[in-house]
Order: sequence, then C-alpha cells, then structure tokens
Amino acid sequence: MTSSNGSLLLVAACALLDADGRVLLSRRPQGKPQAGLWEFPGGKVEPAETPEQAVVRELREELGVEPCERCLQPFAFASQPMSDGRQILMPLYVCRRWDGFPDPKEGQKIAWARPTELDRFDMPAPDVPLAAELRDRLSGARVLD
Ligand SMILES: Nc1nc2c([nH]c(=O)n2[C@H]2C[C@H](O)[C@@H](COP(=O)(O)OP(=O)(O)OP(=O)(O)O)O2)c(=O)[nH]1
Repeated sequence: MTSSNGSLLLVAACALLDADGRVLLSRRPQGKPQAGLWEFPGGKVEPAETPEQAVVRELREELGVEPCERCLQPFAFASQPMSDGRQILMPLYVCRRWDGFPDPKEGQKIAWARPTELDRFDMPAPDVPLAAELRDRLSGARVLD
C-alpha cells in the first residue's frame, strides 16, 4: 500500500490496444484473490512509485512487454469500496504502442477483446464501468438510456 491514506488501495492498470482496436484482458490466476476474473493488466502501486511506473513494471512482469511511459494515456479511473472496508482507486491508462509480444508470464490466460465484447467477460466490480467507458469511447457508439 503506497497511499498516505491507509483506507485507500492504489492500483494502476492499462488497456493495451492492438492495431485492430482490440483490448487485452488478463485472467487472474488461481491462488490470487478474485481468481478467474478478467482484468486489465496492472497491480498495486509500490511505495515511491508513480502509477505510470507501476504500469510499466507490471506490464513487464506479467506480459514481457515494454511500453514507453509517454505512450500511457490516462483514460478513466475507478473508485469503489472493497470488501475489506478499504476503497480501491484505480487509474486506467490506454496504450497503443509497446515493445515485445504479450506473453503471459504468471500462469494467467490472456484474451484480445473487441470493446463491444467486453461485457461478456466476468470482471472485478471496479472494472465494469471502465469496460463500459472503453466500449463507448473506443467503438464510437454511445448507448443512451
Ligand atoms: N491488476 C488489476 N487489479 C485489479 C483490477 N481490478 C481490480 O479490482 N483489481 C484489484 C484486484 C486486487 O485487489 C488489486 C490488485 O492486486 P494484484 O494482485 O493484481 O496486484 P499485485 O500484482 O501488485 O499484487 P501482489 O500479487 O504482488 O500482491 O486490485 C484490474 O483491472 N487489474
């Protein structure tokens, strides 16, 4: 936990977008909390790390890819209560350029999903509105209801 506010969990995540506009999702492996759910690659921001540095580190560790920090575009954030009483604060970046080929390094499965298909994946609660925002802003469609 890096935040000076002990009730916050700061997690930074990234939607990698390929040339066809598909989004990379990663399935949380067995042994981790919320195993089996599909999420955006990322993880907890370590002490003295910026969210951008955390994303670069996690993409390297989890997928063996190297984005440049300036290719990380702030997209949206989630802020939701967690079951342990803390609040998760999760900035989501999008990234269209990186070095390397995404290769799961931690036993996780990965999938490339069209923005309009994201709602077919079971995700942690904070990711659901972020996935909807990706669908709306990346597919050019906006559902009015
Ligand atoms: N990476 C990631 N974590 C997410 C997402 N949505 C979401 O609620 N989370 C939660 C799950 C965990 O409670 C927390 C991140 O934990 P983590 O286990 O991925 O982070 P980490 O790699 O730094 O953890 P650790 O195993 O080193 O302790 O954020 C998401 O889209 N991506």
